[in-house]
Amino acid sequence: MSELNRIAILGASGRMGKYLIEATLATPGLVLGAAIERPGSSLVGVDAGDLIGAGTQGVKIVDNLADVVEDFDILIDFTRPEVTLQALGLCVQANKRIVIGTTGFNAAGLAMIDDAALKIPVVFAPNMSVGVTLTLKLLKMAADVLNEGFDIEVVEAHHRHKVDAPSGTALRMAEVVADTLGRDLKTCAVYGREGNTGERDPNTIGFATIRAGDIVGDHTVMFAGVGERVEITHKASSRMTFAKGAMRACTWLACQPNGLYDMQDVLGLS
Ligand SMILES: NC(=O)C1=CN([C@@H]2O[C@H](COP(=O)(O)OP(=O)(O)OC[C@H]3O[C@@H](n4cnc5c(N)ncnc54)[C@H](O)[C@@H]3O)[C@@H](O)[C@H]2O)C=CC1
Ligand SMILES: O=C(O)C1=N[C@H](C(=O)O)C[C@H](O)C1
Repeated sequence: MSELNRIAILGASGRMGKYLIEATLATPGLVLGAAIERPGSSLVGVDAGDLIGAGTQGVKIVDNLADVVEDFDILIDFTRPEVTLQALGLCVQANKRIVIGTTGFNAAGLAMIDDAALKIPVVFAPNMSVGVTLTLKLLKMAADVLNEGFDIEVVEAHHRHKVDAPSGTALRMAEVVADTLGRDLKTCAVYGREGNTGERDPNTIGFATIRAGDIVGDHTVMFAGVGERVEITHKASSRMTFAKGAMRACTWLACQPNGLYDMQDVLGLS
């Protein structure tokens, strides 16, 4: 077992943050070292264990990552891109490892993550579930076979609080399909349709986004031909699924050299 087992959770009281605290406490070999929330949060000063009803753990939520930099080896980040990028700078400075689950980065943000991974080990995945990681493999297989005469559409549904669209997972699924077909997602993506759109361009990959209620996260990639249709669907019904994936990522990352990794690497599917 690696000695690099102290975990810090950025965004500790968020929808994911609370599951990440629970999963860290429940994972053999991992220790909760720190919990961080945004400045101004009413939960700063509250014990992370008390926050989730797991009993006092002696880890108070703080509002500044720099204050707890000596207390962790691996940072788990499920926040917002601007928060992630600031934390990433600190991880590079302090030589800490990071698992990034946050989605919604622009090209500049993605380049910063690439750059940081030259200096520290980074796992970056828009979806940490085993099911979605497998689904990416299935999509490659489907696109290899259904490579002509099939229209590709990605449909995703999430809860009403989600702030980015399409989801990071939907984008990654479409990237896998586009790469397999030799297309560039930047030029072939169609993000929603309205009005007199004309007939569908067969070279496009379409996206449809639903935001409603408390949907944890549903993704379907449709390969629609004439006379038949293949749909590959993943539905998450608990955020603990993602949190457990993040734990596997931490345990795996503790033993890796500098580099950028995803969940396929973590699960040995790459
Ligand atoms: N990769 C994956 O498997 C998954 C990724 N996500 C992504 O994770 C991100 C977070 O999702 P949710 O937990 O639903 O959002 P959320 O809004 O519930 O949680 C974000 C938390 O970050 C906190 N925060 C904001 N600024 C901060 C700062 N400066 N320092 C520390 N904490 C700060 C917020 O107060 C909030 O508690 C999203 O980008 C989402 O798409 C969500 C689920 C699974
Ligand atoms: O915001 C969420 O909730 C989720 N976000 C991720 C994404 O954008 O793909 C993963 C998951 O679907 C839940």
